[in-house]
Amino acid sequence: MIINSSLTRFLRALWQFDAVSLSYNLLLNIAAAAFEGIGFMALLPLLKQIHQFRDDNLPAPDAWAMPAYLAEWLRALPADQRLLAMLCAFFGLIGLQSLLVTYREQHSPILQLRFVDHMRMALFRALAESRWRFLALHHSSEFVSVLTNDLQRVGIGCLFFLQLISQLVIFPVYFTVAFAMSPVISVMAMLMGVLMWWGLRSSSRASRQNGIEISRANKNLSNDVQEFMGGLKLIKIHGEAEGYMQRFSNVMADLSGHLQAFYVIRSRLQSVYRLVGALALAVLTYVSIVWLHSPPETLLVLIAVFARLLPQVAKVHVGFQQIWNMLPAFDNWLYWLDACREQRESLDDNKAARTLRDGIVFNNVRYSHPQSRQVCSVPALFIPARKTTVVTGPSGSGKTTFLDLLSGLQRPDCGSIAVDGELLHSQAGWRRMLAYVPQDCAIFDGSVRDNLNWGANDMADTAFWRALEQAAAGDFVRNLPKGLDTWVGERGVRLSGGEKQRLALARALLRQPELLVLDEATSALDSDNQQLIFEAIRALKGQLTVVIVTHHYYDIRHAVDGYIRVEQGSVGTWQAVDPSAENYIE
Ligand SMILES: Nc1ncnc2c1ncn2[C@@H]1O[C@H](COP(=O)(O)OP(=O)(O)OP(=O)(O)O)[C@@H](O)[C@H]1O
Repeated sequence: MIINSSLTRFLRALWQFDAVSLSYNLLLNIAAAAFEGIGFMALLPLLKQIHQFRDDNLPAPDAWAMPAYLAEWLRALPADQRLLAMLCAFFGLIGLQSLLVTYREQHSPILQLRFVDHMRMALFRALAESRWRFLALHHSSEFVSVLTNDLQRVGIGCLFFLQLISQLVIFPVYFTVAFAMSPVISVMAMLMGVLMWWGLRSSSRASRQNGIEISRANKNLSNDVQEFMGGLKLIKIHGEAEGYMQRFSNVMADLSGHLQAFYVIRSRLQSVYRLVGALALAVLTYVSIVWLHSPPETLLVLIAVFARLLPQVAKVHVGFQQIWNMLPAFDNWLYWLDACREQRESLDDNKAARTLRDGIVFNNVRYSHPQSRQVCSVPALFIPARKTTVVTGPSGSGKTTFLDLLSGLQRPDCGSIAVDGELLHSQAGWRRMLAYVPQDCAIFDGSVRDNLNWGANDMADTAFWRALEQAAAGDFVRNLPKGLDTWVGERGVRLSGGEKQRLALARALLRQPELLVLDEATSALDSDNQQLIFEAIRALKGQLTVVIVTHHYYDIRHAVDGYIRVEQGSVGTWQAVDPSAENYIE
C-alpha cells in the first residue's frame, strides 16, 4: 500500500515534469516491442516451412500466420527465393527494431537526467525561498544528502523505470506469439510466472526497507563528512583525526552493509528466476512433447520465446526491486520539497528597492527560538534613518537575534516591525534595501570578482574598486597576484581573516544598501585594520542607515550617532551618543 502510493507520487511527478517526452519514450518502447514481435512472427512461418521449402507441398495461405496476399506472393516464389525473402524480412524487422532500441536507449537517459535536474532545481529553489526559522532547525547535511545521494538514486531508479516500460510492453507481444503456437503451454507458463512473482513478493518490502536504511546511512555520512571538513584545521592541530576515522568507519560500514544487503536481494532473485525458469521450461517441454504431441517446429518457437521471455521476467522483477529501493529517496525529496514550500516566505524579493526615509519602529516585539527558552523582546524602539547605530551587550544577550529580526530573517512571534510606517513583512523588496555582513562572512570558492558579484557577471570594474576602497580593501586586492581575478579558495582560505571581512564589507556596499547591518564584522581584525573599517563606516555616516554590533564600541564612538543596549534578551531604546563623554555607553 505504502509502496503503491509512493510509486503513484513518483509517476505523477515524472508525468507532470514532461508528459510529452514520457509519452514519446513510451511510444518508442511500443514501436520497438512491436517490431520485435513482428520479427518473431516472421520466424513462425519460416520455421514451419523449413522442412517443406525444397518440395512444393506447401500449406494453405491461411496457415502462414501472415496476411493472405503476402502468403500468396511467397507461395508463388521458387522455394530457395522464398526462404531468402523471409530471412531478409526477418533481418529487416530486427534491424528496424534495433534502430528504435538504440534511439530509445539514448532518449531514456536524457529524460532521466533532465528529470533529476528538475527535481534538484525545485528543491534548491524551495530551500532558497523558505523561512530561516525552519532552515535553522535542520542540519544542512539533511538537504545535502537529498540533493546528492538521494537524487542520484532517484535517477538510477528512473532509468530502471523507463527500461521497465519496454520490458513490460514486450510481454504481451511474446505472449501473443506463444499463444498462437500453443495456448495451453502459454497459459501454463503465465500461471507459473504469476505464482513465482507472488512467492517472491516479500522481496519488495525488503527492498523498500533497505532503501530507507540507505537514505538514512547516506545522510549520516554526509553529516560526518561536512563536520569533518568544516573542522579539519582544528582536527589536525589537535591530532583528533583518529576519533573521526573511527566514526567514518562505523558510518561507512553501516552504509556498505545496507548496499550489500540490496545486492544480495537482487542476486537471490536472479538465481531463483534462473532455477525456477529452467524447471518451468523443462516441465513445459515435457508437457508439450509427451501430452500435447506438439510438432517440433512449434516446440522450437516456444523454447525460443520462453528463452527470451524468462530473462525479461527476471529483469522486470529486479527492476521493480530497484524502484522499490529508490522510492524512499524520492519520498525524502518530496517530503523536504513540501516542507520547504510550506515554509515559503511571501516576500517578493524581485521588487525594486526603495529608500529608507524615516526609520524602523519595533513595537512590543517578542521572538523565541524554536526548541529553546531564549526570548528576545523589543518593547519600543525607533532606529532613525541615515544614522549609524551601535548595538552593544554581553555575549549571548540576543544581539544577533535582534539583527535577524531587523533584517527580516526571523519573524516576530508577536508585535510588529515597521519600516517608514509599513509593516516589514508585507514589504516587497525589503531585502534589496539592506546588506548584511555576519561574523562568518561567507566567502566562497571563486575569484575576488566572483565573490563581489555573487558569481554573476554584470558589474563594471570601476564599481568593484569603488566598493573595495570604501571597505579599506583596495590596497590588499591590488597586491594580490591577479588582482580581482585572484582565486580566494574554499571559504576564502587564501585570504587572512581581516581580508575576508573587508571583502565581505565591499560586497555589502556594492549592493548600495539603504540599511547596512554588521554583526561583529571586525571581530577578526587587528586594531589597525579595525580602525580602517571604522573609518570606512565613519565615511558612510549620514549617507545610509548603519546598524553595527561590536564589542569594541569605545573605538567606534566617533563613527556612530546612537546606541542600543541589549541585556538578557531585552533590547533597549535608541540613545544618542556623546563621543566626548569618557564612558559614553552605560
Ligand atoms: N537557532 C537557535 N536556536 C536556539 N537558541 C538560539 C539560537 N540562536 C541563538 N540562540 C540562543 O539565543 C541567545 C541569544 O543568542 P545571540 O546569538 O542572539 O546572542 P549574541 O548577543 O549575538 O551573542 P554573541 O555576542 O556571543 O554573538 C543565546 O542564549 C543562544 O543560545
